[in-house]
Amino acid sequence: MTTAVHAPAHLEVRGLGHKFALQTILEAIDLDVTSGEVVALVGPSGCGKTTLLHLCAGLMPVRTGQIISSFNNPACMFQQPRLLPWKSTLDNIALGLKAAGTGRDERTRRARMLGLQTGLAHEDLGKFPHQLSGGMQSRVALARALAIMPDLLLLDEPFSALDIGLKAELYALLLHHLNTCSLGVLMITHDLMEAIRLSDTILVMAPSPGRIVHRFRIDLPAMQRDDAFVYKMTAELLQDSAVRTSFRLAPIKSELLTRQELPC
Ligand SMILES: Nc1ncnc2c1ncn2[C@@H]1O[C@H](COP(=O)(O)OP(=O)(O)OP(=O)(O)O)[C@@H](O)[C@H]1O
Repeated sequence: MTTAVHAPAHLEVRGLGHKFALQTILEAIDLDVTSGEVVALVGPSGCGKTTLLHLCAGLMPVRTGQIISSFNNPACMFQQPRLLPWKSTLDNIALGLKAAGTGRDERTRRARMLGLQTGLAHEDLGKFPHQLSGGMQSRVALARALAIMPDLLLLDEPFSALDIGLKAELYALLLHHLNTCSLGVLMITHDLMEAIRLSDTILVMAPSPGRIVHRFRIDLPAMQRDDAFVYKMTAELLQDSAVRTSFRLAPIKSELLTRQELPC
């Protein structure tokens, strides 16, 4: 008996551009995400990260360039949890399963398991969104995204509103899913440390128009990155002039000195 070996799924973005009215928001974007890979988009506010993610999610039509994807089951998680206020936590988590036609018993079982895995308590599962804190709502949103067993996750700053302990918990949960399900992930973050902790490739964007100005590859598997590695790598990236320019940070002193030393 032979076992079929599936080629890894792939998201391929080539020459992507986007305009809102006459304003060019994105220009010449090329990127790739393969199963099992986490790609982080970092860059200043307004450089077009969310627009890029929405184009990849198929939420907006592509007019310039192309996006080709062989992922079958993408899931999105946005900055706002976007829960349905009239549904319980459990039903919110199970929403995608219901849409996919999963029977009630099975979707309740899976939603309950994921709710508990994301750190919700049994009694939270019966509550409505307005009875949950912002952090709990984010857990529900993550559980809802994972419930459909996606092969691609598109994440728009999913952890930005969470405290440091909760972030660490959800990072661990996400990494566990990445390892066990070989998910592809394209995530937006403002947090360079978060990008270094979770991703294999970091794409640094600059604004006006939004474009990728630097690509970093981190070869050490995410599970093996400890705090010391993350701090060291963050410090290194913050020395990079493309990163500093993108985040509108002042040039480092040595660059200033070099400039002052230049002959007039
Ligand atoms: N629907 C829209 N119509 C017109 N302009 C828009 C629309 N959505 C976004 N923009 C503009 O496109 C630019 C990029 O916005 P986008 O939300 O993609 O940036 P971002 O990098 O994700 O920002 P942030 O990090 O603050 O979320 C901004 O100038 C924004 O004002």
